[in-house]
Amino acid sequence: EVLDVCSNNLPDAEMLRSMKTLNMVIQEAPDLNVKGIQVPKGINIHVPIPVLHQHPDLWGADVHRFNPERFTQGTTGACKFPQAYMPFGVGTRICAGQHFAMAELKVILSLVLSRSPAYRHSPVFRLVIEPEHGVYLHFRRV
Ligand code: HEM
Repeated sequence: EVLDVCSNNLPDAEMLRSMKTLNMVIQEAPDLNVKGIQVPKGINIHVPIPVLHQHPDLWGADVHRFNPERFTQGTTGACKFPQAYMPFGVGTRICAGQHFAMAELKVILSLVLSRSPAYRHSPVFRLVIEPEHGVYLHFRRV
């Protein structure tokens, strides 16, 4: 079908529409072999990001210690395989708001830290990520 429709030309919109078999081939899922690992069709593959972010083989034995210093040389210095650090995902669908989110976090932390000196920033992974020592809330009558 491809040879019939396109011969050697770049397909245009009309050619793409007319290639029904090619559509069917793309939609059908075959078994795969990825570097010796057999992946049967129908299997969903999940990348367990929290596991990657807490693995001693990648981050060292102190992986569970809250140690911002590990990032002194950036992710490359902190993690054996920097690509394993993906809080915002990876590739073409990487978080569109990552820089905005970092700016927001820095603004919020700056305000909390400058106005609430008792607050100790220490996020811990429990059911969700929580502040280990709690958060002090100041109430003011308005
Ligand atoms: C700390 C805060 C945030 C974290 C940890 C985060 C994380 C993520 C992750 C893991 C993905 C999926 C990436 C992938 O599929 O590989 C994603 C997608 C996305 N995020 Fe965020 N995000 C954050 C904040 C934000 C903010 C503030 C915005 C918008 C202002 C935003 C907009 C988006 C959008 C539009 C996508 C979809 C991108 C696409 O599919 O092309 N995110 N984010």
